[in-house]
Amino acid sequence: SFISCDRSEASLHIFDVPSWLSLNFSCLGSPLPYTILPAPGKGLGVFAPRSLIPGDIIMREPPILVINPPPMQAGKGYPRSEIDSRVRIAFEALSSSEQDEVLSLTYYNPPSQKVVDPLNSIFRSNAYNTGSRVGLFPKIARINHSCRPNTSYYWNERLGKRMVYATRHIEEGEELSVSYIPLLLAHADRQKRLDAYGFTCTCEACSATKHKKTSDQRRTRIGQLFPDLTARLTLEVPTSVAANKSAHRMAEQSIELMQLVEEEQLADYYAQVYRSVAVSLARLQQWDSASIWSSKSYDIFKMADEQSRETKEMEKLTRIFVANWNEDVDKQTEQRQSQRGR
Ligand SMILES: C[S@@+](CC[C@H](N)C(=O)[O-])C[C@H]1O[C@@H](n2cnc3c(N)ncnc32)[C@H](O)[C@@H]1O
Repeated sequence: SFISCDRSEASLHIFDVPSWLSLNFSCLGSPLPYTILPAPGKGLGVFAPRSLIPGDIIMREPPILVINPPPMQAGKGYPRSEIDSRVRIAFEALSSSEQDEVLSLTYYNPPSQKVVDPLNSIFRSNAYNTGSRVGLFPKIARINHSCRPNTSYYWNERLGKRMVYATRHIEEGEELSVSYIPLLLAHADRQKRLDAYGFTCTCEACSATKHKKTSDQRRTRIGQLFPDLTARLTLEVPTSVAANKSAHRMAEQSIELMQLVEEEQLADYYAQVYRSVAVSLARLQQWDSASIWSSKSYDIFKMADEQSRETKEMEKLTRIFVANWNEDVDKQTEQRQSQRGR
């Protein structure tokens, strides 16, 4: 029926259709871009009931339970007992069906730690930072980990929801994945972090024995280049020979970084590395290439959140780079015309 065909969570792209055309005369396929099913060896998992393209919004979920974390203790993180009591208070305020939903979530407890209250372990295993707070999202909590994830997520403060979107093409029936850990680490270091979740990762990146060494080398190099280039990125035009040489070196390194990220298929980083390439080429006044990379970066930032600071920045930069490119083209045309006229 019309009502059961809830498209509210469906792809952004349906909104491109004029409203009078989007009347739903038939509901083909699953209305939601995800289904929760058993995932062999992982408990439950989240799957794509139909193919998805980069930018498709998969989930928009408000937190079922949220707490203000207590102040961090230097070198120790959050005081556990204080977190536990805040979680308990928030939990008691939920309806009984919401409480059941929270208690149905899985958790891992390291053997060295006694489970005093499963609620605390559930919170630790499943909660996400949510702006300045920490919250539980019961559907998103079912998404398993991959070191080469096919979705990404962020907290949308305006909507009060955590958004999950596809970062690459996803086949019908494919499992959706996110990363629980920083990805710019070699395999052994990633596994150490994942030990806290109680599983051995068998994702595509961890199980490809033949390519593991290459993958480790790439991630280590990305881990060095990425923060270094991001910190040094500037639009300042080089005015000395030395500064010009360093700007060229920076452009080369940005291109190397972008190639490594693409080879490693770390889609979460695409927008940022395209931005680095764009800005470093703009400094060299290579406006044509700078415009292309800037526009690619803008498209990806926009896909995640049209209103974000990054999207707005890339829109502005793309406009500036394209305007400079047009100016160059005009100058060249004028020069050619005046040469012909001579
Ligand atoms: C946040 S939950 C994810 C949903 C969970 N599978 C469930 O059934 O509710 C995290 C737990 O899922 C399992 N898990 C997540 N990713 C996994 C993976 N790549 N391989 C094996 N188990 C995984 C681990 O047990 C982990 O502690």
